[in-house]
Amino acid sequence: MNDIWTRLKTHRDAQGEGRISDLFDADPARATAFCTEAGGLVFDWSKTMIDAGARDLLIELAQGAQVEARREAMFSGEKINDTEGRAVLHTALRNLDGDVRVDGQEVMSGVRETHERMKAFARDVRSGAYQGQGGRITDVVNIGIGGSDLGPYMATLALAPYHDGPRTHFVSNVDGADIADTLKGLDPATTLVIVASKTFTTIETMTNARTARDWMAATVAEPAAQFAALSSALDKTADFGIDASRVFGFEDWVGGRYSVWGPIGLSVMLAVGADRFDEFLAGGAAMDAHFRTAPLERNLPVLLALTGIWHHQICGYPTRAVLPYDNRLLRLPAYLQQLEMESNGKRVAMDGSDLTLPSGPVVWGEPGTNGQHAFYQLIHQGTMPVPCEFILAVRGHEDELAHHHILLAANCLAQSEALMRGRSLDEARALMAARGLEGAELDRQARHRVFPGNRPSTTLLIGQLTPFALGQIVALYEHRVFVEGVILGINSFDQWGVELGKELALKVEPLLNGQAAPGHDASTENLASRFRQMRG
Ligand SMILES: O=P(O)(O)OC[C@H]1O[C@](O)(CO)[C@@H](O)[C@@H]1O
Repeated sequence: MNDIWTRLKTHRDAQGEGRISDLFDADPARATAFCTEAGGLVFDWSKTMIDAGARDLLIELAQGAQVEARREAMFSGEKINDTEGRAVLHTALRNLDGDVRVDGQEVMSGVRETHERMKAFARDVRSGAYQGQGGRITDVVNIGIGGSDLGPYMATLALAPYHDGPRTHFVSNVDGADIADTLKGLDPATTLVIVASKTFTTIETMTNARTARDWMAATVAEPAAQFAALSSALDKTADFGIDASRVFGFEDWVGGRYSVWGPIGLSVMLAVGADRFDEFLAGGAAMDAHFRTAPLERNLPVLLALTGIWHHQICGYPTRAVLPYDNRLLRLPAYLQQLEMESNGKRVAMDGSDLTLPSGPVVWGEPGTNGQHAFYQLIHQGTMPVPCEFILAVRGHEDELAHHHILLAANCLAQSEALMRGRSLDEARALMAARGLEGAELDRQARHRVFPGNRPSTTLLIGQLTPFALGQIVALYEHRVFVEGVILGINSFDQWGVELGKELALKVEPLLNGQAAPGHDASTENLASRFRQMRG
């Protein structure tokens, strides 16, 4: 472990039993000094144990890890995903006027052409110029999984106030329940099916796509005419029978979990229109520009990454909760689970050596205030601190319900205050005394009402959840993941850890069908045999 990590850990140890509130007492300017604004986003990181010394060490850590040089390597198309031999250029999808090269070849004319084709198709679907065999398209079903589902699903829900196109539905799970429940009630003659798969081999997506095609073929003469495909495997989309005019391709330098900005975002574009989709791209591009130019100490993705590193690798907290106080960000935690855990859940460094530090934390969450009535008990009084990342828009979209929004915001701010402040035993005893309790019973009841406090949180304030702001937020988290990966020295852009289970599923399938399938362990064979018996 190099010296800077040791110095950070020593600094943390020296903080001992110190409390976040002590940092505010010691530094009257802390609330503003540890609150950073960029592009209309306000990131408050004051309610953490990062003091001025820790901040300086963390910045030194980022500098020492060459974050700035690696950032330029990514933006300029170097093959930084070196276990797959690929550049990492999802940023090019939202930089349509840019000049980006891979292997010396310019790539933006292809990106622009596909973007224009997507816009023309979206315009035709939304205007009715493109029709299903029963008339105007009323419903769009996006079939995809992982990055080919989570991004567009999350974004479509987030942008519900702007949704003026056909209804959108998302099918991801190979569990037949997913597609059965989705197709039930839809009219095949007015439904457009989008098969979203970068590889066009993912077994869940291809199984669901064939089921959707059979469903449509039962009543529609030419089902393939109501299919579109989003993929980088154009030979396979042609084999599936989808006409090239409705195939929107992208290059292998767009990773699945980073792909909502291009063709994988088609369902979002159909829902909200091309202009709104372009605003989403503009928000992402604005965050790119900020990330690329702002000094590290005022750089939002860098600061978000450094608080993450502080809490997980230095303080040792195993999870972090993402808590959007915005019901339309319902799927953001799920989206971030893939973005962060598939990117940074690794165990070896770039050079193949074992990591000497823990890699990424477990990421989880739910919108507030719902979570308050479910798992916040553990966050406040459980034995393991959970760093909380609150997200709050200062304005909702429902002007007539402004009082709801103020209540929502009050809850968000109150939670971070309660987490930091806590409630002491003396305060709890006073509460119990006021209720007439005495002696041992007063003590016992009071102890249950103590909140240890000193629990860290950050808060991201946004103006309103517009397409532009959503683009900023998604790009902010993408770059946060990148910075954390650089600091840990890992490749954030491959995902080899998903392969083994996929391979074994293909070998377990014959076992469940009662065929001979050697090479499985005794427990798996026993479970398969019980499965067969129970099915009868
Ligand atoms: O778009 P595809 O190729 O169907 O892949 C879907 C998802 O599967 C994964 O490869 C993991 O299995 C993800 O990285 C990806 O987002």
